[in-house]
Amino acid sequence: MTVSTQRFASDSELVDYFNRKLRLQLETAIAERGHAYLVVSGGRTPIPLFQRLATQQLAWPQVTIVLADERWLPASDAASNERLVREHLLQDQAAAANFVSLLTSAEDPYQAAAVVSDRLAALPTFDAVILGMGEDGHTASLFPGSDELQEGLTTDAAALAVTPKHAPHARMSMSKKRLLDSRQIYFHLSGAAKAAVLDHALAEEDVETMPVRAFLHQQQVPVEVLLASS
Ligand SMILES: O=C(O)[C@H](O)[C@@H](O)[C@H](O)[C@H](O)COP(=O)(O)O
Repeated sequence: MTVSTQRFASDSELVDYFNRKLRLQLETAIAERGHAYLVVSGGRTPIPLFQRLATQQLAWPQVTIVLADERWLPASDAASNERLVREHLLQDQAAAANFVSLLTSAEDPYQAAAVVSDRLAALPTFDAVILGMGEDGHTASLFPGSDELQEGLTTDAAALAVTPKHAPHARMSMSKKRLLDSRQIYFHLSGAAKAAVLDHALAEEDVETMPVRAFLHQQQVPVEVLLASS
């Protein structure tokens, strides 16, 4: 299965296209199966997309939103992905959507991994998974060099706890297996540095050095990369 890459001159052109595409995909899922499941990522890149999606007229009570990964912080923390989603996506029209949190009251994500895995395992095949990518080739919280990388790439569990070696906060991440249980995967990327990292990720296959390759080089789920030059 080939990866299709769409390039945009600006992030706002990308957001126009992506918003229309996601909206259609969510509407189709609702029409065909009664409910749509959308996985989103944290980080800075998705904020304009979240803000646009939030204004769309959609049957939002029939949409469930889940995070691909979460930093193990209170949902009120400025660096929390849940906070990002609540502030920018679960607003306006989309305030009526359902949200499945990756957090529990446990002190660390290791104690919570089984509970969160069960929570995520109860969800059906996702309609779309939107992933970001770090300049080190991580995606979700599957980080190069972390002790849990192999587990993340091979476990049958839906989620696992991760402590990145070179990024802040312990995390909860969906596993490769759960992320690939989707009808479509998107990568949402912006800027020249990420374009160069993407070229490198596409050119070689070693997953240990760039975990993002586990999604770019696979035959199970179609992947569309949306890349804005600025
Ligand atoms: O919580 C996280 O850190 C993410 O989900 C992570 O995988 C993110 O998508 C990339 O690091 C890109 O982040 P930026 O969009 O900020 O570059």
